[in-house]
Amino acid sequence: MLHINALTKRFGDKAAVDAASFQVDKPMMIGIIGASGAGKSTLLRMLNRLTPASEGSVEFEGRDVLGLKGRDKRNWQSQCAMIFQQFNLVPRMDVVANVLHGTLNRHSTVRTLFNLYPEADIHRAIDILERLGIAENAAKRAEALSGGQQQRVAIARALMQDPKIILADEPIASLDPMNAVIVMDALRRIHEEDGRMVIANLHTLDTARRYCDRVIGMRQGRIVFDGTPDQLTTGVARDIYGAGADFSEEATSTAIEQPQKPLPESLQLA
Ligand SMILES: Nc1ncnc2c1ncn2[C@@H]1O[C@H](COP(=O)(O)OP(=O)(O)OP(=O)(O)O)[C@@H](O)[C@H]1O
Repeated sequence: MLHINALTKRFGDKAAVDAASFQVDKPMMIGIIGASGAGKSTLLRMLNRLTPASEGSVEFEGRDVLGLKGRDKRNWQSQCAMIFQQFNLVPRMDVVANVLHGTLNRHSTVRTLFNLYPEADIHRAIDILERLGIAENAAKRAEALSGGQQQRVAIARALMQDPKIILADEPIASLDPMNAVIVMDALRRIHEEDGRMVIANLHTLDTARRYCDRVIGMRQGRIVFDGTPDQLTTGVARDIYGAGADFSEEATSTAIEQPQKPLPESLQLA
């Protein structure tokens, strides 16, 4: 379904992503790991067409993604919705309006400017917020929410686009461990229940092992590992991170742990 072949991005002489190739044959949850600067963000941004590729190809369901233009390109960008470390919400706008922004592609600028969204979309936005356990915050400004709540709003905005793929660029890097669990659980559920593919850049090994079906390791722009969490041994991790014998997994751990006690109801997913 998703075929990436020799995908390359050069900034000047430097290859930020160097001939990356992999195939995904069915929706799954994939974690991309690697040290800072390994090329993880650039890879995701090329898939979403936010950054133009220098060379290579991306095919999704038989279509040449890198050749899409105009409306077709925008449709692709809705089909592979992106979420970011810093949430990228409009801080002063309320939560529902932020979520409705996910339908921006489908409506005219005038309708959007005046917040004239179809009622059906508003109901859908509320349903999605409910599913993510944050519907009671629908009328609040985005900036009034905690980081974990804001990331769930960003996920809700992505889901409004009904994407086939969710690309998550370090989705939990700004969150405390408890909120990291809530956000990763939400992404996993979205994969399992909706059959959407999730590709997440993760800076921590334990998260990749715990949540992903497949892990891709990048080092200096190249894919140096592609396998299951079981195959991701400490030795392999050391190679990916380019670390010496003193490599400690703890250095790449968020220490996400199952909460000892059940989470408060307000924090649980619906
Ligand atoms: N717009 C740009 N112009 C020049 N160099 C860039 C640009 N974007 C990224 N790079 C370089 O490309 C390399 C890969 O960066 P990228 O952000 O993709 O890595 P990353 O693995 O996502 O790192 P991090 O985890 O720190 O975000 C880095 O050396 C970075 O400095």
